[in-house]
Amino acid sequence: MDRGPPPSPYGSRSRGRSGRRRAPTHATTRGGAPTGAAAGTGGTVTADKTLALLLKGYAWLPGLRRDHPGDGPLRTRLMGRPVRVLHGPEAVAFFYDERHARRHGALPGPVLDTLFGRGAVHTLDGTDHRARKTLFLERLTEPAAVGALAERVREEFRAVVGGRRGQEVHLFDEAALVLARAVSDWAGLPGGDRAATDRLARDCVAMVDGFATPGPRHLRARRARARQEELLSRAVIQARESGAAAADTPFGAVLSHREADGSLLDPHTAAVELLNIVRPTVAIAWFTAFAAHAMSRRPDVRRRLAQEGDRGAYAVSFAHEVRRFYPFVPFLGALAPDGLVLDGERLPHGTMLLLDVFGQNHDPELWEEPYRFDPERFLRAAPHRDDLIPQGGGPREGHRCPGEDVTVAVLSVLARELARLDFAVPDQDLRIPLNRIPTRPRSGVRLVVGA
Ligand code: HEM
Repeated sequence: MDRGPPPSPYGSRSRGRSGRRRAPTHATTRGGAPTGAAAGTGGTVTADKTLALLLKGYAWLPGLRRDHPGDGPLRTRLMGRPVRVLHGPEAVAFFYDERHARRHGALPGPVLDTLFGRGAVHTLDGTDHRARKTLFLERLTEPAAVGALAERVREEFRAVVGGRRGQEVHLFDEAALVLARAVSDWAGLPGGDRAATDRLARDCVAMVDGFATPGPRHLRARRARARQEELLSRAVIQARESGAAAADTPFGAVLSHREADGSLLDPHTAAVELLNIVRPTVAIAWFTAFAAHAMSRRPDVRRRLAQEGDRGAYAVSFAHEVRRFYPFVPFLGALAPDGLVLDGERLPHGTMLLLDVFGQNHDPELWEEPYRFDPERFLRAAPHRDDLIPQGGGPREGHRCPGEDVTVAVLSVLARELARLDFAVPDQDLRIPLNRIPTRPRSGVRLVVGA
């Protein structure tokens, strides 16, 4: 039985264990081939937990794991399906081995119609996935391209904030506009005037904000996606007809990308994948609001960021710690192929594997004092591939997020800009509710910029 959510890490500080980072000892999987070993001794929850997830949000899975401890994967049910919960770096490696986890058919329709789009790279497996993934890897991991996007973000941020001296700024909203303008320009999206780009920003925020919750937020998210897919599909058709797109931009790359069978992307799928570059870049607004939250709580961290030069390592460590500490992605899902054996158990048909992202990023077995915001931890040691998983794990060629370099570079730039800005934080509600997915500081972080 659930005993309520675990205490929020965003009100109190420093509840974790002290001491050095410990080696992970509790990974829950032993590989995909039948092992013949005794079934794992993970907790079992027989009731369907969909309602509990909707009510408890980020606190649901950590609470369930705490209340049903065991060595093996926790067994539960969601949306009528059997579920096994994976947790820990070894489990991450297991989850990202494509023999163990299928993406086709794993994501519910309401998530596809809001967050990712039908036919998105997230839903592909095998050679189809590998071919589509090159489109993203070639454009999003090249250091000069990443640096150029981060530089555009810096210029936009200075332009917006420079014009607002003496005024109050709603950081979350302004960051979304800054990011949308920068990424549209960088990606070579055709012809959007300022009003169209700002609309794109608001639509991208709506797609992320409404994917996980039934009701008006979800309807807004659906409308936002439908509108932007329509606009971008038309832009793709026009650019192909006129041959106008610059080949060296992400827009040009999407237009000329070839699938595993040699075909071009149809206009709708091209629009979906363009949005899979623009939307998550705009979503860095969530981390920007969290960064300001961290600076408001920790003036020492803000001072150090402000003092550091433009190439210093502290801002990068800060960006990693924001991604680790604050709640964004709660967990990831995939379907177990028929016959998969996990910890000695042959899984029932249609089992969903859930990778516990938020829980792992706060696991005291992996992180010294996990509830302490401490950018220094990443100065002492760079993050291990399968330990820090706010954007997925495993190798990049798998389903791991191809936008991690962009996220870290853009967030580092925005953190430095914010830290150097003369601003005050007026009285407001900065609490971060854990029962809302995705969450953010309630006020969106209002700042008064120095005159
Ligand atoms: C706001 C920060 C971001 C977060 C929290 C985030 C998180 C994630 C997560 C959790 C995944 C799924 C991994 C999986 O399915 O196993 C993912 C995949 C993906 N992300 Fe990100 N991401 C962010 C930024 C970005 C950026 C900036 C881009 C592009 C510019 C991007 C593009 C993608 C794409 C295309 C995929 C699909 C990869 C695949 O299925 O192979 N993301 N992201």
